[in-house]
Amino acid sequence: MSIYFTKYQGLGNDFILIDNRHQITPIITPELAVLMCDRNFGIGADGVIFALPGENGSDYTMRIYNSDGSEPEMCGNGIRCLAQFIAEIEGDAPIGKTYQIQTLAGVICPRLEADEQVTVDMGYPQLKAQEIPTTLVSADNQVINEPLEIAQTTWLVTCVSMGNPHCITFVEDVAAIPLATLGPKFEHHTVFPSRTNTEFIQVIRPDYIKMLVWERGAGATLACGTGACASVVAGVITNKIDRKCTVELPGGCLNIHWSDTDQRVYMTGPAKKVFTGCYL
Ligand SMILES: N[C@@H](CCC[C@H](N)C(=O)O)C(=O)O
Repeated sequence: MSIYFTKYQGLGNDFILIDNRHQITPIITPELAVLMCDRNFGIGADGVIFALPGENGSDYTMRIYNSDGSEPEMCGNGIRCLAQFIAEIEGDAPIGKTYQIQTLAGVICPRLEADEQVTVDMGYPQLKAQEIPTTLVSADNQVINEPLEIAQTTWLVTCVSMGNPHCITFVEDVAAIPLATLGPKFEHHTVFPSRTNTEFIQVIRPDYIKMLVWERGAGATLACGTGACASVVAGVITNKIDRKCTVELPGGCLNIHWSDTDQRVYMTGPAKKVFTGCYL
């Protein structure tokens, strides 16, 4: 079967987008997604995203496979790419157009902006989500600045769900973090029953942080939208940063705003088409 696709990237977090509007289940298996994501033997990507028909009154449904074939609940950079992809396949979508996208984390709303930017209403962050590890929990069923022993070091971790799980640690210098060694140890630690995404954060100023990410099911990536949102929430609740904050990732910057009016998190960043192709 030949599969037509379009490759998009958001700050170097790259995805294979598939027009799946004709059926309500993804047209490829997780096993095939792994092959397509392979950077040597396939197309190369951090994940595969499907634009499916909308459910429960939404415009579209988004499903995503990570590059290891696992299925996450949400993807921040991915939903910006999906919004641009939908605009392209629908044709003629004006700036300001907003889509209601059903995801496994609920309905998420991206809005098209000028210059290939997309602003996404990412919804409410959760500090007590199901996938947050109970073994780490202290007061009020939350994990805020709790000690976690990994690689002979005690890390103070804060866990935030943006629909998918994030474990955030504030460090002095992200450049000193051996991500490839530490990342898998966090991801597969027994306290995280659903595995976890892991963010290492260096505060430069209260309105500017640097972030390194190890993604569940994808490893080190150049950017993670849900991770940037979760990290700003973690920084605010630990009194380190402002509610409006720029997050610098290896692939570039995201602007995050955790609104104190409606308590929702808003993310703005780019999403760009790279090429189209046919996987044989
Ligand atoms: N890169 C994404 C997150 C993708 C899902 C993640 N790997 C998970 O398993 O939760 C983003 O931009 O949010």
